[in-house]
Amino acid sequence: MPSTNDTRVDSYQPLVAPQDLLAELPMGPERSGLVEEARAEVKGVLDGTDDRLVVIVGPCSVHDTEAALDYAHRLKALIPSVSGELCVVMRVYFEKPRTTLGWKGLINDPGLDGSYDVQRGLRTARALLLDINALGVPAGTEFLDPITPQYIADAVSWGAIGARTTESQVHRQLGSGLSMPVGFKNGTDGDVQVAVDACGASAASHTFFGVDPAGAGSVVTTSGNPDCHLILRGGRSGPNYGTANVAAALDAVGANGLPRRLMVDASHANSGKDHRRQPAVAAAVAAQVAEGQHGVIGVMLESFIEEGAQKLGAPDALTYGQSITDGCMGWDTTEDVLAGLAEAVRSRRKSAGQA
Ligand SMILES: O=C[C@H](O)[C@H](O)COP(=O)(O)O
Ligand SMILES: C=C(OP(=O)(O)O)C(=O)O
Repeated sequence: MPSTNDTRVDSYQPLVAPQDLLAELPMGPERSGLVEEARAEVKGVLDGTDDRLVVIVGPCSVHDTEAALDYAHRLKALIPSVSGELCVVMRVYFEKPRTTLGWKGLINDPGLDGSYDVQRGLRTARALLLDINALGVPAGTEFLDPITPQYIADAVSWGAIGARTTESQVHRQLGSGLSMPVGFKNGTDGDVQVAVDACGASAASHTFFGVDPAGAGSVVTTSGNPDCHLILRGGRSGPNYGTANVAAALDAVGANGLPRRLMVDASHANSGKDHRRQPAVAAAVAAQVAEGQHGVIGVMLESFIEEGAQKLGAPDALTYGQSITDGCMGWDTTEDVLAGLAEAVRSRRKSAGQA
């Protein structure tokens, strides 16, 4: 009998059960407390009970845990100077959705060399999240593979669904079951409605295929996630962070019966993927905030220790603290941008007579 099954699958390897990795690398009460608190703070900003801005800031992707932790230490030192105005969450991205082909992130290939040691990737990612949380710095990440959250989501305070997956039912279902607030990016073509639809879809209960904590294939039923929001990241049609774009997007959100709130990504198509343009984008968004725009609840920034990006070559020849995916702002610029965003919140308070 010819086999018609799995004709293009080369191998299967057993995967550690989520509950075993969680037991090996437990959160503990202090980290869990931080995550609970950070999620509540982000939700407070989303709901308008907290008038700060959520700022998701950090490298485009983590490829070197030492440099990521170094960055987290810098952020920890900076946070007290802006925490009255900004709810800062470190961008800790382990999964990269590629336009065509390329390195798919630390979980998929922690060796950066095509060895695809996914078990090590999961362990390394979780260990880093634990270290960052232990510093008192909350973490945000993009969820790309629908199984990954079982291994790391308990250590994540804010989640994203990316531009390439916002329209995917699988990812909307996933969002409906995630325990943290979740941002949906507009599509890569600039279509905002797909992300608005995603927020509405994720707010509902869903039943779908997944894995349980023991790693068994399961039918999963979720209760729905009311803490979703749109993220404007620009698109092939151009940037969408301007005043008119923001107003139109808020109207689209409102017309769908959702809370009028959105985050602006200063990177990606909003900066033409040029990290040097992120400060100007952030400044334009800050100006809208300062002028009293309460619909903007947050900003995303791609930032690392060294500015720019480098090509992924031999792992031991890489420049320390520089992105191997999208270009990032360097640390000094990041400090200035965060100070500008904090100043915008103070101005908004002043104009509302709250200062
Ligand atoms: O943020 C990262 C990238 O913009 C995204 O993963 C796509 O990258 P690529 O176009 O280099 O594949
Ligand atoms: C892939 C990303 O962004 P986008 O989905 O907007 O392209 C990202 O933020 O890493």
